[in-house]
Amino acid sequence: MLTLHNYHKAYNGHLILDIPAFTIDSGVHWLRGHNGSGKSTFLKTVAGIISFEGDISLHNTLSIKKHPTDYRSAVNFAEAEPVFPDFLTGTELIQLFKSAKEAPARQEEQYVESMGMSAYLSDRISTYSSGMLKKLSLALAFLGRPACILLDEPLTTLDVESLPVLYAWIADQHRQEGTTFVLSSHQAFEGELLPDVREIVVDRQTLRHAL
Ligand SMILES: Nc1ncnc2c1ncn2[C@@H]1O[C@H](COP(=O)(O)OP(=O)(O)OP(=O)(O)O)[C@@H](O)[C@H]1O
Repeated sequence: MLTLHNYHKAYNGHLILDIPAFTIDSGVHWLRGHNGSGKSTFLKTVAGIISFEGDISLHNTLSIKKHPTDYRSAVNFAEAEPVFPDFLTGTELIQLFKSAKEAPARQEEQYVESMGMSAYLSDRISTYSSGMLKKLSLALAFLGRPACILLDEPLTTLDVESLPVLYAWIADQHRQEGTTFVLSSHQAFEGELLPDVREIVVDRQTLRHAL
């Protein structure tokens, strides 16, 4: 569960989001809003990548401001347009993330295999297409034992065959580990592949739960 307190985000004095109080319960959440409404900004602040005013806490115990290291190790994030060091291979990046996130041995294998990544992971990232990079970034976000996984525009550039695979990753992770997900998209969520998805709307510089 994520709790926001007096959350305020501006760029150069230009207000983007103002959220006095908001709670995201355990579950799978679909963050929706039009282009430029602040979805990526919100996810980056929750991931601890960019600064904001106020506080966010996980399970009402880990504050992003007071316990930044513990908070960040419990919250994983996949960017909408991932950028990684070009000179590394996918395998090297996976090992790096596994080490940083203290992931169980061989945890990545199920993701690599189900998303068909094994053929290219030994190549340098500079050679990847945007879809290949997207798959890698999604797999990285599942490594370790995160309490919360944030996926910004996870469907963009994914081929149609990979969509049900990603939904299965999410459903399994939530069911088995209780991980909370926040997925952003400017499209409404459609599909029976992911049960019990709740919608959060970014609207007029704040968040609200969809009715
Ligand atoms: N680094 C930045 N500096 C200044 N303004 C920014 C920066 N990043 C985003 N913005 C502005 O913040 C607002 C929200 O942008 P953001 O990328 O969070 O929206 P979004 O809802 O994710 O949009 P999209 O659906 O198009 O990806 C926009 O007006 C954007 O121009």
